[in-house]
Amino acid sequence: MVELRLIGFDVLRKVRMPRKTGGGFLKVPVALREDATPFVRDYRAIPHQLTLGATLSGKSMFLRHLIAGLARQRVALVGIDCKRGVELAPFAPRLSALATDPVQAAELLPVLVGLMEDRYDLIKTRQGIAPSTPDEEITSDIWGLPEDERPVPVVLLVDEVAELFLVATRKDEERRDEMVTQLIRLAQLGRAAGIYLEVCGQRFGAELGKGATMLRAQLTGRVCHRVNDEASAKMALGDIAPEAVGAACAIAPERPGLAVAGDTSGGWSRIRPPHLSLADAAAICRDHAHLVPDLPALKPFRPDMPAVPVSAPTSLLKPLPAVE
Ligand SMILES: Nc1ncnc2c1ncn2[C@@H]1O[C@H](COP(=O)(O)OP(=O)(O)OP(=O)(O)O)[C@@H](O)[C@H]1O
Repeated sequence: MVELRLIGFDVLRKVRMPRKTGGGFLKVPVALREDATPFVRDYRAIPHQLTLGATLSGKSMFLRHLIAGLARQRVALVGIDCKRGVELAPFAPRLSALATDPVQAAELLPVLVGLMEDRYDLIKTRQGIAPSTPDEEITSDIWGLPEDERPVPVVLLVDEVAELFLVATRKDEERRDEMVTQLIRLAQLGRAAGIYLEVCGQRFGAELGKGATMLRAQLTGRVCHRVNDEASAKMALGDIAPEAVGAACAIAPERPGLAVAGDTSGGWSRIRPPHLSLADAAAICRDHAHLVPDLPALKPFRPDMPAVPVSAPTSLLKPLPAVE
């Protein structure tokens, strides 16, 4: 096996990093395969993805690469991180919205569904307009809209998805059921509206509750880091690339970041992202804060900006002039 750790950003840098809407738009080179070719997360080819792994397996590092890659593009980034935002808050300057607990998530998700429905209305309106040129095709998604009418794509990042499913009371249960229904709708219909899901967690099986397996079936891109048992690897890969389950179970704890990526073609590969520090990823988000698109519906959910760290503390005391 090629030592994935030794191959770094140089290979990934060679992959085109688009800033606006060119050919590589919505593609993020995020890791390297064993044969040293880049593994590229391509949202238009595989709209929704599920990334699973035990604690300390490398999920955050993987997500960090995705965010750093998307931050440079004309995309709205929306986060749900019910671990009080500890994973996603460092990227706040580049986030259009952030929910840090299930109550906020329950407010944010219907807004995203509303955004999706508005985009469907826009597509329908355009279908009713006579084509301006003979070769203009009827569109069924945002990509066929004229560029000046096309809404900005939205990537919804959900960290530790199980937190959304946990319930203690009957009221929690109702809220959970609504959120799961909204996530399933976004996964079923989001692609045409340019809304993509990136879901991460430790496990994602039927034991999470109603709707979990239905939602998982819609997340057709799969990345499985080291897991604690075969059942977890099967949750990630069993339904799409069963032969990859054994490879995922063989990932050793001393190789954090190593993962098995599969998709509905049945193909799979071992991948590993290069190391990217949280500080560097957060700096990329700060540097690209001006790319946060104007989406009025999401304004109430815009996160507070973390204070920019200063390199050295400044003394407020003025030194007295030295007197001989
Ligand atoms: N590709 C990688 N190369 C080198 N080190 C890595 C890689 N991925 C992860 N690590 C290291 O492994 C440790 C755990 O990684 P990470 O925080 O991404 O795991 P995690 O699955 O998100 O854990 P948790 O669920 O507990 O948050 C970190 O110290 C990180 O620096």
